[in-house]
Amino acid sequence: MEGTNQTGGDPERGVEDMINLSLLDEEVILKNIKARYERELIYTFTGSILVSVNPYKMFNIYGLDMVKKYEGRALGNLPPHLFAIGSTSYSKMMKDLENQVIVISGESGAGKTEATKLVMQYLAAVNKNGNNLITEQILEANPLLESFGNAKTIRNDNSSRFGKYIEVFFKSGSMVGARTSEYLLEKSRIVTQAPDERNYHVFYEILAGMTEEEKKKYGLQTASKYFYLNQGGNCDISGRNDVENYRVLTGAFHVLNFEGNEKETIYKILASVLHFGNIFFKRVHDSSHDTVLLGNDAEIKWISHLLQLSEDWLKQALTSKVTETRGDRVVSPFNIDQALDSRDAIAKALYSRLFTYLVERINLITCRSEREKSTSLALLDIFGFEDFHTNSFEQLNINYANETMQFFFNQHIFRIEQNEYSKENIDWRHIEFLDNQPVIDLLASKPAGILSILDDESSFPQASDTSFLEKCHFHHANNPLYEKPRMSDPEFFIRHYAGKIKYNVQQFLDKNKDTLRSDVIELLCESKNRTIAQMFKEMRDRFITKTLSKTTLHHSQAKDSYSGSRLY
Ligand SMILES: Nc1ncnc2c1ncn2[C@@H]1O[C@H](COP(=O)(O)OP(=O)(O)OP(=O)(O)O)[C@@H](O)[C@H]1O
Repeated sequence: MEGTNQTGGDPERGVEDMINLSLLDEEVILKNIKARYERELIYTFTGSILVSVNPYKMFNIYGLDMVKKYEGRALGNLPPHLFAIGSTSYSKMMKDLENQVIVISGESGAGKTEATKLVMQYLAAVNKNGNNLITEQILEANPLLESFGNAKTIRNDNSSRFGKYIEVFFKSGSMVGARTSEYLLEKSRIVTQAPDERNYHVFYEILAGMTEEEKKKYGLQTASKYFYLNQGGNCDISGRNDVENYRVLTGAFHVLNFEGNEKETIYKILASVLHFGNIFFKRVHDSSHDTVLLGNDAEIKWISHLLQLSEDWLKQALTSKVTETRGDRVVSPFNIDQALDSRDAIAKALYSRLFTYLVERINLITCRSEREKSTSLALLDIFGFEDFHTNSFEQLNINYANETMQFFFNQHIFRIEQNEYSKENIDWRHIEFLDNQPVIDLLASKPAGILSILDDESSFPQASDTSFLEKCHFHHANNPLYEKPRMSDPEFFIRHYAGKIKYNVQQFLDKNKDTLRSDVIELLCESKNRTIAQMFKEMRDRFITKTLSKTTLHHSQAKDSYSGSRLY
């Protein structure tokens, strides 16, 4: 593949626009991008698409001189740059009075959020006659949303854990407002973090930035004392200055007109989430069933004080469920798993509703009536594909969103362009591309796509994880894109099979060995001569003891109780 003649480019220097390469395959594209990157050229065009490589060091290429250079210039007249995309979209919006959208996509750490910020800064800079206050408020919304919606992950110290769509409105070329929509805030992070990851920045920022006096008002201590903050192992990270970012956050509150009592309510909710995380339960064994007792009162008192809720009500909500049927009120006590789930569910609901409130509240300020009769330039900054060691429902949703975007991209770029060329009898070699329609069908077609099955199962009272899995197997076992999952971890196995096995261990093994993880098979083999009850007791002791030894700080002191470090 080497040589100018075959690819249409100079392999040593690379080409600015890869549409000029006569051969366009993965190898040629990567070589071209690499050749340019080695010359510190991080941007490359492919027609109207800008490919960007994250250099992880700031080049001096985003100043006002660059804004002026690109302003009003058509795409392709100047070297590839983010501002070329900003300028083209802005000019097209002005000329045709048509709304524009810039889609920014890539894997975590690729540079999407920085690119969004840089395009916003470009738009703010070319918007000479605009209202300075509105422009400042639009830009200040960003650090506020970052505090509440970004977190340290193993791939990015400032990873956006939500997708956003920002529409910036213009009238006669001046910025008059902006509206942000948020998607898929990662809720699991509020109650659990993987090793070396953190919860949302805002928690660490308030704990580092507030005075001791202020923290006392909310019953707050240092970050390492909170179960919801310390599971990743390290609350401080070198890449972020929590004290400075707390100052930036309070500055953003000020510019966006947050009143004193409004900020106070926000801090109370954040503090309550942390107090919820430090509640632990004591397992109570009784002859007929397992129940729980609350392990500590202090956190309940703080939450009750901060959220103005009755202590009794709170205790009841954390330890039992109330169902009402035909006038009868039945109180069913929780076992330890249900109590932990209920505690975590309340914390997740509190935080995610606060986040939605903040987005709406920002929109109230940045998106006023001027929107009418305006045109918009929107930026979509959404997570790229994710594939972690342990993938959850959140990764499934994120990847589904990306498959859909990829589908749109394929439609738009390949199919439509190819059809146009064919229509005009232009000599055009068909580009082969992987059509991802079958993946989208597997996930979301109706009525049997995986997400549709999940939707249906969620409304059946008798449905369970097992019934959901069985339906997925039934509909998709023969689909080459579908693989029967292996049992992901032993505790999952215990929870889902204890009490459900009607036959002996050997029969069970024979029937299910294809779907079991090797360490579970090993354990079952050891247990072949035991009764099923003995086997489960042994597994429970073995894995839950392991879980207990992993729990942190304050929890490890509580005997026969555990607070939430679970295996899945
Ligand atoms: N154009 C750039 N120049 C220099 N450094 C950059 C650039 N873009 C990104 N970076 C660096 O890379 C880091 C990660 O970028 P960014 O947060 O934008 O990634 P992302 O794609 O939005 O990731 P995530 O999906 O996890 O939010 C930034 O904090 C910054 O240090």
